[in-house]
Amino acid sequence: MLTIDINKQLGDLDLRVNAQIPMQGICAVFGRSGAGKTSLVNILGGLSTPDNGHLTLGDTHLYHHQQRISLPPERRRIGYVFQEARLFPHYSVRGNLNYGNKDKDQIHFDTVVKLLGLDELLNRYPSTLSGGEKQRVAIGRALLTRPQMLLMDEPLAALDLPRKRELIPYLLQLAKTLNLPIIYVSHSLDEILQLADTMLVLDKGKVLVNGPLQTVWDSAEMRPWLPAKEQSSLLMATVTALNAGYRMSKLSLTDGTYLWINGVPLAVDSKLRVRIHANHVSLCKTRPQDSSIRNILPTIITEIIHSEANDNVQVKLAFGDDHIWANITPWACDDLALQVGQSVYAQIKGVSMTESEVAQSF
Ligand SMILES: Nc1ncnc2c1ncn2[C@@H]1O[C@H](COP(=O)(O)OP(=O)(O)OP(=O)(O)O)[C@@H](O)[C@H]1O
Repeated sequence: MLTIDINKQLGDLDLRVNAQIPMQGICAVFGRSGAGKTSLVNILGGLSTPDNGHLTLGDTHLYHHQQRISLPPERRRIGYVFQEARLFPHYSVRGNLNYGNKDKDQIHFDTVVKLLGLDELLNRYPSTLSGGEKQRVAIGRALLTRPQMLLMDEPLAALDLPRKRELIPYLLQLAKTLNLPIIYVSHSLDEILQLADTMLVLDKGKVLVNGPLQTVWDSAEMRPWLPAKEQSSLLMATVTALNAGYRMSKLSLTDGTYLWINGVPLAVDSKLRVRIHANHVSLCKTRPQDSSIRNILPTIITEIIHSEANDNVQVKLAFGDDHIWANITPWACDDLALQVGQSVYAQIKGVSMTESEVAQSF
């Protein structure tokens, strides 16, 4: 566990973070510009010192104000990957990978090179590499120092969409294969949905919410951050059947209910995260007959929230261990006389769950 309990005054910003982060998987640090994300990772990496508190990784104090401990960056065994790759232009990829790497373990070198697909690039120079390739070299360089944790500050932000897509599988593979905890700063909710296991939301230097991705995503604290078109629920599912003829996949949820989604993203038994947009869920008091919609779930209303402008109503629906949100109009809400505790059928447009909204989960 990484225990963070620090504060630091940064101009007008009082950065005051108290949180525990598991030492496995990817923890996304999310927040508006100026929330203190980079300042926090700089403190974790030892590039900046807090005013007070302590920072403990496993049994080791990286920083302890009272005990006057403040390990320099090189003694923290923490890798750092920035938004730009920061490679040495006059060194080849091999030279960049080996820079500052005293440990000449060829097996480890080969493992990292293979993991990041760098074999073909070893003799090339940074000026000949794409943004994504440069970033893979920067990640490789960080890994070769054998860090016990990796900090990544918006590593995809400078890349175009195809390069981002190219890099994401490497990042997933990294966390999984090397069992390396990663703290991943990002503005992008899409990136976070694809990558993160846990999420810490910073707001004006304070932790707004911190925990497993699904819990944070569904939390009341998170709702104001999601614009209406982003309002969605996150469900964990397992592919249990494929319909090759219609190119549909059957996803079973934790309680045994299931959804059919378009496309066959992965093999049977694969674990997936499914995002269901609230705008793609409609409600019916009786089970719809002869509907074109494949996914109709019996649910119970657990919350009804009218938007401030009263132009939209968010309805929280429970089924089994999960829940989803529906966005409906105030007119529909009144017409159906919806109330908390009432049973309703949620119709989910299968076509709304495109492949980009289905991220592989570990
Ligand atoms: N050394 C410093 N002295 C004074 N103010 C600072 C210092 N470092 C950071 N700040 C201020 O602290 C705030 C948080 O900055 P930080 O870069 O950590 O935010 P961020 O969440 O990473 O933002 P972004 O997403 O834009 O990168 C900003 O208002 C910044 O101006």
